[in-house]
Amino acid sequence: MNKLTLNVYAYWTRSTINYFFDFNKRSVTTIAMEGMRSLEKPKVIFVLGGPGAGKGTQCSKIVERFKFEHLSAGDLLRAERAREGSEYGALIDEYIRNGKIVPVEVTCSLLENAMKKSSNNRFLVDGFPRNQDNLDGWNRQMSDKVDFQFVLFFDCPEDVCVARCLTRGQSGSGRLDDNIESLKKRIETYNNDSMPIIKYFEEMGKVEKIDAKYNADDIFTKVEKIFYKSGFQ
Ligand SMILES: Nc1ncnc2c1ncn2[C@@H]1O[C@H](COP(=O)(O)OP(=O)(O)OP(=O)(O)O)[C@@H](O)[C@H]1O
Ligand SMILES: Nc1ccn([C@@H]2O[C@H](COP(=O)(O)O)[C@@H](O)[C@H]2O)c(=O)n1
Repeated sequence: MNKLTLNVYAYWTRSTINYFFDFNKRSVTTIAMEGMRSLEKPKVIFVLGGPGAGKGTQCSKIVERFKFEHLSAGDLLRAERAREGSEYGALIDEYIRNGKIVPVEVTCSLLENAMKKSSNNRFLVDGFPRNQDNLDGWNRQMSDKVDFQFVLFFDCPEDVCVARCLTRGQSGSGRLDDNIESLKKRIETYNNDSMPIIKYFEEMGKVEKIDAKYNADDIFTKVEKIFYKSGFQ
């Protein structure tokens, strides 16, 4: 055997050993991690607050920093309304224009489907549950399937909320409900139907409340602290 053949042989032997060693090391760890993850229920945080309180803005920052998936109930409903052939298009349209809460069967199924499609196991469920019907439906359909963490509540004065939504509408959000008539109804729904749900979670000690009238970066500093405290990295 000449020197070149010997070198090639040695190289091949080393590569083969390394390959199997790395492969086995990686596969054992990966399989264990995957196994653990598949046994874990997805972690869910509900994100609540008035219209324009800044839920979506903060969710985007949380997604970037903590690798959550953001599921906005409002966005899912708007997408379903726009989907060709949707049997719920007209119903959703009417509810959104009037600031009313769509029956939970529709919203909860959209949320569950989105969770099933995702490979993530951390979810920000934004704008849900908004009333008792939402909460009851979630408890029937989803509560056993997830590991609920807490409610992140963006507490924002009404006038600030209205001003933000109107500015968003004037900047071309294209939303049917960023106008003063719809906003009055959305705020009424929020006070009458959503606040009791937030209070219910508060009594369970499950609400992380943040004063949301400040600028978005300062608010996020507070959000980050809550996530660290809750064990998210
Ligand atoms: N802290 C903030 N200060 C000033 N403007 C903000 C702040 N947070 C968000 N905004 C702006 O206010 C508008 C509403 O914000 P965002 O969409 O995040 O609120 P939301 O709570 O998700 O609203 P909705 O419930 O109506 O969907 C947006 O135009 C956003 O850019
Ligand atoms: N759980 C929900 C959430 C939203 N809606 C309807 O969508 C509108 C817009 O919601 P945003 O969170 O994007 O502001 C809201 O006013 C409701 O009409 C719903 O029905 N149920």
